[in-house]
Amino acid sequence: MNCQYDSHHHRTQYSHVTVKDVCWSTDKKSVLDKVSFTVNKGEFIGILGPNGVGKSTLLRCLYRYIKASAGEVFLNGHNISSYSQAEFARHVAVVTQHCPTGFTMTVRQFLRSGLLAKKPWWKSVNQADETTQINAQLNRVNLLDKANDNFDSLSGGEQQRVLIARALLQQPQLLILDEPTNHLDIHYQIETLKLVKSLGITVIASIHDLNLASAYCDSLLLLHQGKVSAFGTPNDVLTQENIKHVYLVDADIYYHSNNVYPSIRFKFSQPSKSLYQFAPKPVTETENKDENVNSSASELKGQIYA
Ligand SMILES: Nc1ncnc2c1ncn2[C@@H]1O[C@H](COP(=O)(O)OP(=O)(O)OP(=O)(O)O)[C@@H](O)[C@H]1O
Repeated sequence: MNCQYDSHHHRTQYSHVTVKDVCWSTDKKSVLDKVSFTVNKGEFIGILGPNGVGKSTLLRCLYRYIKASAGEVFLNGHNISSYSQAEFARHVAVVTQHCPTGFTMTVRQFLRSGLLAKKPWWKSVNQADETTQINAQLNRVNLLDKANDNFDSLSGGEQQRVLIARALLQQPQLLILDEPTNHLDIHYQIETLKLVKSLGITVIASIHDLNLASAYCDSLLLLHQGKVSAFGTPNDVLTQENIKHVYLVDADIYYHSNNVYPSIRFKFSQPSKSLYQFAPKPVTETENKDENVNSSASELKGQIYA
């Protein structure tokens, strides 16, 4: 990847998306605090960080679901608030974590509704064209054989792949994915990220799995307490120190065969001995003789040992 970082996490060349000092807060707390980064055209960037750090909130600011309380987001050099809704929808497609439920549509009907939503009203529908486009996208996510199944009858992972296919029908320049690998087994996690990487469009995705993010993303943004903790290549970001600082977990970094990206081996700590001191002690005969202890002890006994 050919890109340059300056000291403020900005890159100057070919910037497709520029996020500048974005803040977002609720009445009670600040969630995002001056988040800045840029994404080059065609780049796949992973947003990392612990639960609740603000990944979804950041993505929502980028796809205009919410408005940043301060700061700006630029797409192709223009502030995203200057785009009309139709223009913005032509550029940006989104797949969020929450699958719509209660559908009585087949997969094909669902995808067709996505195409219709994008089509200007004055254009007529060419059915053959439409079918070709839908089939191509379903094939891409390996779900052509489910085209006539009810969307609701699919597994969570299959539904997720249909949502990706629907987003791709929009032919977006920028695809935003909120935890695209959620619900997927390891095979489809890999397939999905390979697919996303092969699209050749700009992708911004929140990802929990650090190894997958390392293997497939060009750049990573690591959030910590609402701020950018690290931004750069997987090599720059996925260091022992950063992982310990943000996730409070010890890890070894190593390189599999000839891979250029780092792999992470976590050290799974075990509960320390001091935690065992809270385990209930078995009730002794003498304790059982005491009336007061007796009732609570047998309650406890019933709960714990039943
Ligand atoms: N509309 C809202 N009102 C109040 N608090 C909110 C709202 N949206 C987000 N938050 C809070 O902002 C914080 C960040 O939430 P967000 O969903 O962005 O985190 P995340 O990094 O995506 O988490 P996860 O990894 O668990 O999906 C959380 O503490 C959340 O409760």
